Amino acid sequence: MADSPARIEIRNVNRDYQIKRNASGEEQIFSALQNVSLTVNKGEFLTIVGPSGCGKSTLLDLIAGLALPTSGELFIDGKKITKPALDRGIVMQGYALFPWRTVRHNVEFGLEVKGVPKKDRQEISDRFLKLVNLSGFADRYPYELSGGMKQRVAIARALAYDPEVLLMDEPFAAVDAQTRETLQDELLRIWEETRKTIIFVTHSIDEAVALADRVAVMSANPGSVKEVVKVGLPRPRRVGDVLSTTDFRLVRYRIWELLQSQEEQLPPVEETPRAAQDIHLEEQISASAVL
Ligand SMILES: Nc1ncnc2c1ncn2[C@@H]1O[C@H](COP(=O)(O)OP(=O)(O)OP(=O)(O)O)[C@@H](O)[C@H]1O
Repeated sequence: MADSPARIEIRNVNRDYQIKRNASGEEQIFSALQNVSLTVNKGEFLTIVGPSGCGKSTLLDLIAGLALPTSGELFIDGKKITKPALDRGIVMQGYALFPWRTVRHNVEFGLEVKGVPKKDRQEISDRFLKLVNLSGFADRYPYELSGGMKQRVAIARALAYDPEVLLMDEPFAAVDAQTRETLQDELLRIWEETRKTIIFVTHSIDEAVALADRVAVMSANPGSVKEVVKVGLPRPRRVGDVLSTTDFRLVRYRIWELLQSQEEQLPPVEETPRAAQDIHLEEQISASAVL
């Protein structure tokens, strides 16, 4: 497996939950994920989109080792995933910073767990705070930061202990549109510098396409991977530069079509100023017709 390009391998995974359905508390089985198979290559940026409840977070939890599949197997570098470990860093929507720790001590948390000596920890946290443009904020506490800054601390913290894989669950959902685009560009720059494998869940088709090498489109009832769409936009990339390109619109339209054919539909145009201004369905359709 050492020479294999696969970093994460998901094989025939099913995940059931026991739920209470009626007043008598009788338990029933709910299938959240059914027969999911997916390979994510080393250094790849994979995004996952799908309707609410299709199992995106459940899949991320399984890769993180926070939950186990009911059947099937998941591997990282050929080793079976059975629990969380420092080879996988997690960045969630709600930042999950420790409020009692300064920015620096948040970033150093995983390094402390790893037993890295204090002097080395400081060097590493300096490096990652610089990477996320927060060098001047090392001694602040989370409550003294904006949402975008907190998210950057969370990214620095996840990267600092050098995981092979970064798992990101709607990390930019809680910030305004402008900050979101800044964070997307920073993440692209960090990814280009570090070449981590990134698995990124989002509700935004624009975000999914702008960031990814490939987009896994999931469907619900039961949760499964419907199709994996290759993006193929040039790298290095800046989000603002790709959103108005024909190639971007074609991939976006393909994903929108895949989601549209599902029961729970997403709106054709996202309510961000740029999307409203740049992405029109007619344009996408005529662009498809041209090729
Ligand atoms: N602990 C649990 N017990 C029972 N059902 C659960 C549990 N966790 C998740 N589910 C169900 O599993 C399905 C998948 O949930 P999950 O959170 O993975 O979806 P999602 O695609 O991430 O949704 P969203 O986009 O809304 O965040 C949902 O129908 C949810 O109700």
